[in-house]
Amino acid sequence: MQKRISLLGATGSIGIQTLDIIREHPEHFQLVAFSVGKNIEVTRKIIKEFPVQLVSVIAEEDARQLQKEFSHVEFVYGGGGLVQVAAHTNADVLVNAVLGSVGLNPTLEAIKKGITIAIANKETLVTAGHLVMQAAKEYNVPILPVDSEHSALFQAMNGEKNTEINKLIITASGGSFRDRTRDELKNVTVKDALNHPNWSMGSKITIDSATMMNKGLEVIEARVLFDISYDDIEVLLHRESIIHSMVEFQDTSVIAQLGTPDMRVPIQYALSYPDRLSRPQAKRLNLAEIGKLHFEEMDYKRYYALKLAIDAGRAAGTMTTVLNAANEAAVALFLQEKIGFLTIDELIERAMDAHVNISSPDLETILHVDAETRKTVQNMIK
Ligand SMILES: NC(=O)C1=CN([C@@H]2O[C@H](COP(=O)(O)OP(=O)(O)OC[C@H]3O[C@@H](n4cnc5c(N)ncnc54)[C@H](OP(=O)(O)O)[C@@H]3O)[C@@H](O)[C@H]2O)C=CC1
Ligand SMILES: CC(=O)[C@@H](O)[C@H](O)COP(=O)(O)O
Ligand SMILES: [Mn+2]
Repeated sequence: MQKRISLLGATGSIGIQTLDIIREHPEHFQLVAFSVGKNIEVTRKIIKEFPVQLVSVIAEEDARQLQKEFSHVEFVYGGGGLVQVAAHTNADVLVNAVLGSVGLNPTLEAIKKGITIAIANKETLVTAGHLVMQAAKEYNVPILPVDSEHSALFQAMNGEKNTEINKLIITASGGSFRDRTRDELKNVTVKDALNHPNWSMGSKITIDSATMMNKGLEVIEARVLFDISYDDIEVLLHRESIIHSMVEFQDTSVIAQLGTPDMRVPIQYALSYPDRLSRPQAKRLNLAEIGKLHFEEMDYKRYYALKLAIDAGRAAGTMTTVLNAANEAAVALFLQEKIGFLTIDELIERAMDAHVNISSPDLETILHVDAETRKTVQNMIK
């Protein structure tokens, strides 16, 4: 059966690779709706290639302009537009590959429509994972991981019960600065930070990878998706990004998922699940050629952002919302060259210290705390 796909963030790194998978398997997948941010040139190309019904952009004027050019497509815009695309009634699966907590509302609305969620947008699970998982349970909607580590964990678990699991082992490449000490990070540039050793990704996640906040967000994402306690989640440095993550079971068996670093593999698995489709185009893993794989214990002082994330995860409530919003704001400031690299961690810690945690927050509280935290971070640098 052909699955109909709606896609948030079609012009981004994950979005473009999702389109590759849809293009490679026209008999299995059809794009029916998508959202973009500001990249209107690429939007035009996608519309010309894929027969979509609905497109969302950020700005109303872009929607008006595109409507003049493509009368057979409906254009919407803003936060409401994202929700319309996500909850498009003709879609079977939503691929959420938008950047940031702006993905939360559309995800919840898609779940209410019974649409399966393939989630790359980890900020949504960090800011309000409890709301997403509650809604998924209520509407009996599968939440399928796209993030490479979570796809690996999902594949390694293969439906086994949580009670049979000793721990999850999430691998981390170490990011752009893995061979530098913390002292050597004071004056690093944006260009240096964007130079990830193994993956080609969007700017924000590449910076998260360099601070190790990406792994922190992923620990929280794993807790949310798999309902495993923080005590049973380990982070292991693994420079090659060949083992994407592992599960240790109670009989001490460890099951890992391996592959060359290519996001199209987990994207395709989320789309084809529970089936697997072939990918003749993909580079196959040749371990003899690689020779050695390396592993090191995590240093939480060197990678302080990971400690902050786990602290926030353990505190739960609105603390993970603060962590995520402060991180989004601080990384944007670093990318605009308004703050130094180490100031990212500093701003997040100050935002967390200033916050009075609220347990079991509802959507309105989450959105309020998210907005307030962004303002707090802006005020900190004035
Ligand atoms: N890249 C990767 O390999 C991986 C990414 N992820 C996660 O997937 C998500 C996307 O990452 P990635 O593809 O790298 O990011 P990119 O920055 O490459 O792409 C982000 C996409 O979201 C759109 N967008 C950004 N801000 C907004 C907004 N406020 N409203 C509407 N649309 C917006 C962008 O539009 P436009 O460009 O048109 O402005 C673009 O389409 C993130 O949550 C990331 O953590 C997870 C695992 C791996
Ligand atoms: C491809 C992917 O899933 C990224 O989240 C990746 O994990 C980043 O690599 P590190 O955070 O391990 O550097
Ligand atoms: Mn990842």
